[in-house]
Order: sequence, then structure tokens, then C-alpha cells
Amino acid sequence: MARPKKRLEGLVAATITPMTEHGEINISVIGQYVDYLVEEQGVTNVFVNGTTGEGLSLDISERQQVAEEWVKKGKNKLDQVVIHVGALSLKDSQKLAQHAAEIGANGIAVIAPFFLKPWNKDVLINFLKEVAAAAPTLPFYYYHIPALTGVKIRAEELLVGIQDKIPTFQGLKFSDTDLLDFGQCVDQNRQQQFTFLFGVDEQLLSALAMGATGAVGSTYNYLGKKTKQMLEAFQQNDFSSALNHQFHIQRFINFVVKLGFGVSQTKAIMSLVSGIPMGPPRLPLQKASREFTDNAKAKLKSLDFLPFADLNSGNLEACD
Ligand SMILES: CC(=O)N[C@H](C=O)[C@@H](O)[C@H](O)[C@H](O)CO
Ligand SMILES: CC(=O)C(=O)O
Repeated sequence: MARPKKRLEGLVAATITPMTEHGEINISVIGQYVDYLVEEQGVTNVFVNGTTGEGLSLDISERQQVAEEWVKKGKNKLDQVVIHVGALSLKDSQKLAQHAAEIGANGIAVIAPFFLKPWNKDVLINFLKEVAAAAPTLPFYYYHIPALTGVKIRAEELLVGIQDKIPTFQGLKFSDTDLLDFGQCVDQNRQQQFTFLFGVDEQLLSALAMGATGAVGSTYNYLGKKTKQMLEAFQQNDFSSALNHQFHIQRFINFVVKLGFGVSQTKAIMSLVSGIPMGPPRLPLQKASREFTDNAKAKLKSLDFLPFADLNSGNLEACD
């Protein structure tokens, strides 16, 4: 049974796919991006080509190039590079899974197909199984994100007996706010040593209390260091400090959510904070507005989330 040498733990940054002003993928900055995550944020795991990475908006060749560059540049720097290989076409998904194995990625993850949808747990497992089988040496994660896929099959039900069908099944990336479902995934699988990665950054502390073993999220790109402080406080049973950290993070996320927050805004914020040009998103997404970026920047400053005031003011290319 394929198992990672080391379990995937702690924070995993859901990577942005950098793009040029003309909308082409810009893999030339990924080396710099790796160094930023490791050195400035202390984040050493990445989740590539997912929601934040606009994975479903890239073509197969672009997804492969991006994945390859993360593995290449992450060598000896990152602990784990997990590639999201979900697609509407089973064939595409299998191609990407096989490619992820060939390039030496540490795992693959798959969302439920979201146009013609699986209507029950068994059908979904059959789909996932066919993808997993294309990369029989790689740990497999199911990426549960019902709000975006529209596939609302409960994760807890999906996990029942899943390793009999998918021997490489390693865990779950749970991007939903249903903590009953999440808690029961953990509770019913205590013997399995599964990896439970939570994906709603503003609620991570609640999920840690429910048994999350790690977290994948967009905000760990630029709030990784801060979130690690929360994880450390939690591990030391200092719940009051952990809660203060979570509230501090929530103040920022709550602020941007009210302005309208998604992948485009994440690209703009990350360009601003890291100084690495992430570029605009691809259609159907639209660039974040200048107004959004100015407001987000002021909030980051007032919450003390910007290491150097105005250092990166030349990097607002992601805005209008
Ligand atoms: C829908 C979506 O993109 N979710 C991200 C990952 O699962 C999160 O990291 C959110 O961006 C974050 O929790 C802010 O709401
Ligand atoms: C946030 C997340 O996990 C993703 O971008 O896929």
C-alpha cells in the first residue's frame, strides 16, 4: 500500500498559478515562490492546481507544466507537493495522475466531477478509484468541496470501506463548514491513520478541536507564519492563545469576505504581500479592483500582517 514516507502534516499552501499580464501561465516565478513560502511563511507543503491554482481553468499541458515546476523547484526545500488532478473527463484525470507519479509528486487529490455528477457514494468511489489506479504508487486524497462541485455526498459516508476500493487512499481535504460530517470522518476512522486536512481557514481552530491533522488553504500563502503560531499554541494546549490567533486571522478574512473574496483577490493580496507578481486570474475570473487591494492592504497593515510597510508597493500589477 502506498504511504508517504512522512505523513502530510501541518500547513499546506494552496498555490496560486502565476500568470503573465497576457494570461499565460508564468512558471518562471515558481522558484521564488517556493523560497518565499519556506523562508518567509515557514510553509513547506503545497497543494498545486486546486481551486486557488485555477486548476480547472488550465489546459492539461499547462497543469502538467505547473506541477512539474513545483516538484522541480521544491526539491530539497519542500516536504510534500500534492497535485490536484481532478477533471470532468476521467481520461484527463488519469493522464494527470500518471504524470504526477512520473514527475515524483508526493500525492494526488481529486474533486468530484461536477457537470455530469455522481449521484451516490458508490458511483463517486468508482470514479475516484479509476483515477487513483492510474497512479498506484501515490497517496490519494479526496478533495471534498461541495459548495463548488455541487456534489453533496457526505464525506463520512464516502469513507466507509474506502480503502477496500482505493488501496492508496490516504485522507481527505475537507473544504466545508459541516463540522458534524468532519468530526464523524475522524471519529469513525481512528484506526486508519488517515490524514484529515481542513480547508476553511477562518474556522481551522474548530477543526483542530475535531481532530484535523493539518490544513490546506489559500491564506497560508501569506498568513502561514501567523497560522503556525495558532497551531503551536493549540499543540501546547494553550487554547486561549490559539483562540486569540484565530480571531486575529478572522478579522482579516471577515473584512475581505465582506468586500468580495475569492481567487482573484487572493492573487492580488499575495502579489502585494510577497512582492512576487502573480498576475491576473484567467476568465471567467476577473482581476481584483484597485479599491479592493488598497483596502486589503490597509487592513493587513493595521492587523500587523504586513512585514514591511510599502515594501511591495511596486507590485500592484494584479489590480486595475
Ligand atoms: C473556496 C476556497 O477557495 N477555499 C479555500 C480552500 O479550500 C480557503 O482557503 C478559503 O480561501 C479561505 O478559507 C477563505 O475563505
Ligand atoms: C484552497 C484550496 O485548498 C484550493 O485552492 O484547492
